[in-house]
Amino acid sequence: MWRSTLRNQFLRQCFVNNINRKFLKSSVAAISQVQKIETEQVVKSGSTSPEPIQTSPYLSVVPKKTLNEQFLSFDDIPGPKSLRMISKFWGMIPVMGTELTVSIIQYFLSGGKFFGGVLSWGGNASFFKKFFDIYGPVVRLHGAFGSDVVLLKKPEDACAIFESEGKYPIRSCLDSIEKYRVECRKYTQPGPFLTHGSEWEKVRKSLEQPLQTTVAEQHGKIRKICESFVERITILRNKQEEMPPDFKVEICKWSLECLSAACLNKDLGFLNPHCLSPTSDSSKLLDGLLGATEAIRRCEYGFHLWKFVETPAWKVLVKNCDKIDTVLSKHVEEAITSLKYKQDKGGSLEKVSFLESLFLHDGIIKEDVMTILLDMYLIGANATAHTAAFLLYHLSRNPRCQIKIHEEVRKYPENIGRDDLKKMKYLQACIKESLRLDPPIPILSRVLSNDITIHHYRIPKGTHILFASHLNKMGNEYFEDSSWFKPERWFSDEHGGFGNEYQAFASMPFGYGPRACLAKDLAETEIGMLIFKVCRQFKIEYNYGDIKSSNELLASPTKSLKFRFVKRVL
Ligand code: HEM
Repeated sequence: MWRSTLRNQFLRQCFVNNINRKFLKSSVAAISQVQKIETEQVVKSGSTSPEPIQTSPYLSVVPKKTLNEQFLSFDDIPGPKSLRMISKFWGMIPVMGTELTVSIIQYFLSGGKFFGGVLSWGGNASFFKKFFDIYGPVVRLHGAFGSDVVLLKKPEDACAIFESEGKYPIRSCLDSIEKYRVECRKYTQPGPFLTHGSEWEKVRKSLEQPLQTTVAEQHGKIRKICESFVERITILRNKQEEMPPDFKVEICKWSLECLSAACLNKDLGFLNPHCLSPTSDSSKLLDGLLGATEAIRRCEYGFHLWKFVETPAWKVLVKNCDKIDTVLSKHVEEAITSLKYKQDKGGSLEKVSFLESLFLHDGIIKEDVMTILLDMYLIGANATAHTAAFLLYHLSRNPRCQIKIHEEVRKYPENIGRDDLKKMKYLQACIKESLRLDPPIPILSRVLSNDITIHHYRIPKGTHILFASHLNKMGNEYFEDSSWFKPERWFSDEHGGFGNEYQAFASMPFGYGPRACLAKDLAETEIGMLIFKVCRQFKIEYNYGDIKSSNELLASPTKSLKFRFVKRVL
């Protein structure tokens, strides 16, 4: 009996080691791919001598270099000792993953529930603070197979990372979505958020112009959607003028409707209660999005057993991503047919929809467009909904700010455009301030493609960097009264602080550099229009204590959003 158990364990271990090697390889392959492209470009440009070091065009400051710098080794970086021991035996267990590394340490540090929590760190990135409080601003977590993680929080360190990231930065996250797309759907690349190197560049380039055009063309539709949302609020109010406990879902519907207007050029009726029959596209998209988001959280923040066996969370993820895929592929097919029709008729290709315009780019095929749309729905819709929810919350807590916003929005006509929105200084400052306090993507991640020196520590290429910029709201080093909602701080300095030379890196809700969010304009237009419409009509209150962000990768508010919307007499 025990012999057969041992044999089974041995066979399983061989199987697992094989798979683990495969996953490790993909990270290493991404770095090699990026370096190959960069070398090829140097060769193509005919340069034989080393290129002069270029400052990133995204940087407004150049990091200071100390003369006679003395380096400390990677091993000198402080971090939980227990993990060094764990990492040695790590190769023997069939699990791995960046987030898991963090989970295990949390367990060791806080004596967390071993099985109750299934080694999950609950996804709350604020607990990173514990590490910084114990080990200082640079913390090393020993990971499996040499893929160590370094946690950073200081803006000057972010600056050094972004300075060194080159043309093809690599992001490390969402293995579950990558596996779904590459293994289940057999797509050759996992989408703009997850892909690297030239594949990423091709997809990113195909998106930039069409996104700009669609925001410019569809902002009128987005304004109408925000008007419908205000009507929906009026319908949803109970006798205390409060929203139902699942108001979070209503905000999600608003965000999906805006995204569908911009990307599909369709009104899917998310805000129309009659359109949400269980068989409608809108219903399937909404269910798919909510289900997939939850499943991704479960898959990413715990044992990555789903890499080897079909866990319940993995099955839920596949089911819901399939649901989203089925709906979106219908729209993609429609766009292909419509574009073909226009091309066959020899008609003008100047007036094409967002989806059609993607197909006009060289090398973009149906599966690229599918993954683009999926990323937009999964990441974009969630991020925008989270931002809108927290801005409403911060306004509800700050009646003084509401008075100011109301004074500002009253000066504009109902049918404002994007240019008007940009002129509303106070409203714009409120959006920035809310994003500073509660960014929907609180952790930025990169895999180093070069060795780098941070705080005199030499950090080797291949290291995973997790950057927790949102923790700067917890000290007063970069922002005065940093935990307060103070939109006015954005008036005196472009970056909302003391004008410190690294201030630009103290709040980076849309990320930074070549991989920064490419839909910032769209997101800001949606949120600006929403707040404009809501604040004209209502005074917002919240009477149930503090709301925190879950601070997960796909963050969400941890409490129900029972806002009270009191009708204003204009
Ligand atoms: C307020 C709303 C949003 C916020 C705060 C936000 C934030 C972010 C952040 C922090 C990143 C990672 C940047 C980095 O690693 O440097 C990102 C990337 C991305 N976002 Fe957004 N986002 C928002 C809305 C959207 C929307 C609406 C869409 C789609 C329509 C979208 C699509 C993407 C994509 C495709 C990427 C990957 C870009 C790349 O790797 O090249 N985001 N976003």
